[in-house]
Amino acid sequence: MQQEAILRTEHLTKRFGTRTAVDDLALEVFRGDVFGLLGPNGSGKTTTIRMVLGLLQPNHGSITLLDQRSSDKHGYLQALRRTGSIVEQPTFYPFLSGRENLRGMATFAGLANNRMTHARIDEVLEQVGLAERANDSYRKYSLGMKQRLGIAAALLSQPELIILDEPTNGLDPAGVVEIRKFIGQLAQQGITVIVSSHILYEIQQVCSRVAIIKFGKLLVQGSVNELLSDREGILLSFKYPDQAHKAEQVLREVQAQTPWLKSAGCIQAEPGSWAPVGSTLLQVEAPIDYAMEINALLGEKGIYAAEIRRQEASLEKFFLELTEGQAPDSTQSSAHIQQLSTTGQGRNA
Ligand SMILES: Nc1ncnc2c1ncn2[C@@H]1O[C@H](COP(=O)(O)OP(=O)(O)OP(=O)(O)O)[C@@H](O)[C@H]1O
Repeated sequence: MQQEAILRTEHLTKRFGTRTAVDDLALEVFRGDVFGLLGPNGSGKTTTIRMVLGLLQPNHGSITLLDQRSSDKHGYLQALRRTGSIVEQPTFYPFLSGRENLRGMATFAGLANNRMTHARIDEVLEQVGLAERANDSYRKYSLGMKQRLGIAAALLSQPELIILDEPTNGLDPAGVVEIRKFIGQLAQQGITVIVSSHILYEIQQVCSRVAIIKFGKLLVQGSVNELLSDREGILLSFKYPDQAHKAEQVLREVQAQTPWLKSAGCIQAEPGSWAPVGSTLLQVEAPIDYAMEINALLGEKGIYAAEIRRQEASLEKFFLELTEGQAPDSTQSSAHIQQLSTTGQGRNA
């Protein structure tokens, strides 16, 4: 089934003087996505979002938001009315309550000061879990609550799409969990969410699709499952460390004739792993369905694993591999993009 694109950018480019902050960017966000716009500091996330929201003029390229093209100013404004956002922390009055601040915001957004608007304010306060603290003054709110009040303001106009730029910035771990949970709830209510972050693990669990950018360029884009599908592996532990090394040798010898076996290598168990820290594990790059075949291959040589487990693919590891150690115009990065596109992992067109 064809998915409906709620946002599409084509050749989107923004330069500040000689610096290219966003470079030929092609993003595609589908209705119902929680779309993670990910990239290290300074990679162009905020600049992209500001262009989508009409706060910055691109040098080149086009944006289609809710079926309205950026070249049609009037139509695009209509699309923006159906979009909520937080780009910078909105300015709230510290001595006014959450509810009073939202009333001010509603007036500012052009909503009538009537019973319907007041009911909507109660609704969004409920939605962001601030109903019970609605009459407390803003200065008494925690950072997480302040962030949620910002989201409540963005929800006032019942948007179909909400764009949150680095909503977890400055929050403590509990605040991050709170925002993540909340993003999940927005998605359940049928609101498409675009959320940017430079800290991948903070939001990866809620994202259905992601785009990873660096130096303004798209490195990869696609569904999280799609991107990680062939990156999961198998970990084997052994009673004696030398067995792990022998097992590695056995698998390497058959690797050339075994199409499902991509690699095998010994690693040390890290903190947080199920195996004792520092113990030697054999890491096999192969689908978990082949665990039995691996067992059989090793058994033929009299080597028996003590434990075999699936190694979850990590989006964070993938992100670091993609974003670390690249120069702005690195040929390595374009080769990688190419490879991901041709294997169908990237949605880079
Ligand atoms: N108004 C501006 N004038 C000049 N350079 C700018 C301006 N805004 C952004 N830049 C530059 O453009 C690049 C991209 O910045 P941007 O803020 O979009 O990145 P980001 O991915 O949102 O970073 P962060 O995660 O730190 O918020 C950076 O090199 C930044 O210094």
